[in-house]
Amino acid sequence: MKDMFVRCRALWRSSFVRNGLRSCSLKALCTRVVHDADTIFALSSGHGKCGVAVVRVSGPASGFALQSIAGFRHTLPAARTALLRNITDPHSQELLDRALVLWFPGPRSFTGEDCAEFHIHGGPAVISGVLKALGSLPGVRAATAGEFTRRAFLAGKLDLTEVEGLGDLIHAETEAQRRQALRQMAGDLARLYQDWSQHLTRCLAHVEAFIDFGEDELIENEVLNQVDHGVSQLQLQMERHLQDERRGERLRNGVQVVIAGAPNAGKSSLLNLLCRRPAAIVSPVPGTTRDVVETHLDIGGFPVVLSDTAGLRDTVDGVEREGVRRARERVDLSDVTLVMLDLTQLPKDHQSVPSFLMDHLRSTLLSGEDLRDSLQKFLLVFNKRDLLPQEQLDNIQKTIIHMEGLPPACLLSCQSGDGFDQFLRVLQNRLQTLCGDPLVGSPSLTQARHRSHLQQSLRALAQYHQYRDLDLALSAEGLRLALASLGRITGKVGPEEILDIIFRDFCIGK
Ligand SMILES: Nc1nc2c(ncn2[C@@H]2O[C@H](COP(=O)(O)OP(=O)(O)OP(=O)(O)O)[C@@H](O)[C@H]2O)c(=O)[nH]1
Ligand SMILES: [K+]
Ligand SMILES: [Mg+2]
Repeated sequence: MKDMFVRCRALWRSSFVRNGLRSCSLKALCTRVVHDADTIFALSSGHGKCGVAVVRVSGPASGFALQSIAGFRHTLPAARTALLRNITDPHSQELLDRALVLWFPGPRSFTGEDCAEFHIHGGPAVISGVLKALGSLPGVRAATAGEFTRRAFLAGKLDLTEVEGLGDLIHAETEAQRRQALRQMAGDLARLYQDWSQHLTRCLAHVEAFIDFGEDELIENEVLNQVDHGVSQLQLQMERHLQDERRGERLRNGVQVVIAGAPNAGKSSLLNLLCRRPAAIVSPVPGTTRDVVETHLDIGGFPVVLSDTAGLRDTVDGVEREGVRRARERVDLSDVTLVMLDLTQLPKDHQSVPSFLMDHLRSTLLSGEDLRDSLQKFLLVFNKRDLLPQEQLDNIQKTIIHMEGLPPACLLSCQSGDGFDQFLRVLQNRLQTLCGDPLVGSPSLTQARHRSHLQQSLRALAQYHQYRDLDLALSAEGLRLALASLGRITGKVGPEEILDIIFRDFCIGK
């Protein structure tokens, strides 16, 4: 507080304030600064040297900030029109840059407040000079991470799903992620959840009316039957939305692809080929890879978290055994397992290949009863085709194609690259199936947070049916709980902590 006063006085004393805010007494200036919400500023473009950097200001003193450093005396520029101005230090009047400035009077701005933007030259000295000048103004301070977006949310400009969409867009690394984030930011998911909330609100209103007036027979039983039907319909829609096999979440977080198989099959070689760099050590010694080696990749526009793992075998070496345990754990958690096999290790007699393969899968990878489930996420990769004559390869291929219940298979050579393009196509198709097309159909569920609120909402709707004929008041409470859970997704209902978690993920300046 004292600090603020000292800064106010210093500014007031400086020639600028005396000229620019002639009508403003020191007391009035202090009062304005203390009582209004803070005005915040930040570098909104990326860090490091660049052609143009954007500095954003939001809050009641934004106009004052423009006047103070962009040389407007008693006026402000026309709204949303770029102007080329000299940017000066408000105390020393030293020229800092010549830059474009924009004025966005609230409420028609990103945050709903008065905002200003400075499009300055992107050199570090220019940026720090402008930021320092803004920070020296009374009531103006540096923004914390996500503070601009938090203000936009509080002003009702975005709901929480749109905020999350915006966050995802900033972090999107692949095309499919960008498409999904843009769709969510545009409010597709928000509209879906809002429709459901409105629908539920109507149901609740009808039940409450029935509780209040039903006994006087002013409202017919038919009203309750309609509510029953409406609630059941909504349950169906929510269940369908939840049964998306985590498509949206997968696309947001990356598809977990794990390379597993016997030692020396060429797992690390495949990882290096996929990420086009020697990320994992390759050597003729079986048991080279011990720990999980993880890389993030963009394969055909889809985000992939690719893991190379230790060769699966029984061993007395404690470290290797831990590696094998970790490998199995990864396989269990994976969305796709690339089962790597060495073609030279297959039996010479191709008739016995099928039984060999099934035995191999069972002994190394399939830990339990759910054989079918595990097989579904497998993709067999037969490596080292460069070491076999074509005739033998043809025979193996024929045998595999005709084997029932076997996962899709590819033959390739990590050494020569033969068959790699075909393998990539198969993998891409699998990724496409797992992620879906974010632009087709109803918007996907993208966050575990949404899933858990929707599940709570569904449980509450079950309470409606459970008490429908026993106690209508409890039934109505079920609808109220369901509505509250939906409200938590969009941010209509919600404790401060949820907001903190969501906005924390934003960068400063957004
Ligand atoms: N001829 C040939 N050799 C290959 C091919 N792919 C890998 N290799 C060789 O096979 C050996 C083992 O390769 P790695 O990539 O280390 O195998 P890995 O499955 O990761 O082995 P571990 O980590 O020990 O389980 C190395 O000597 C590779 O050079 C291939 O397509 N053809
Ligand atoms: K090896
Ligand atoms: Mg390896």
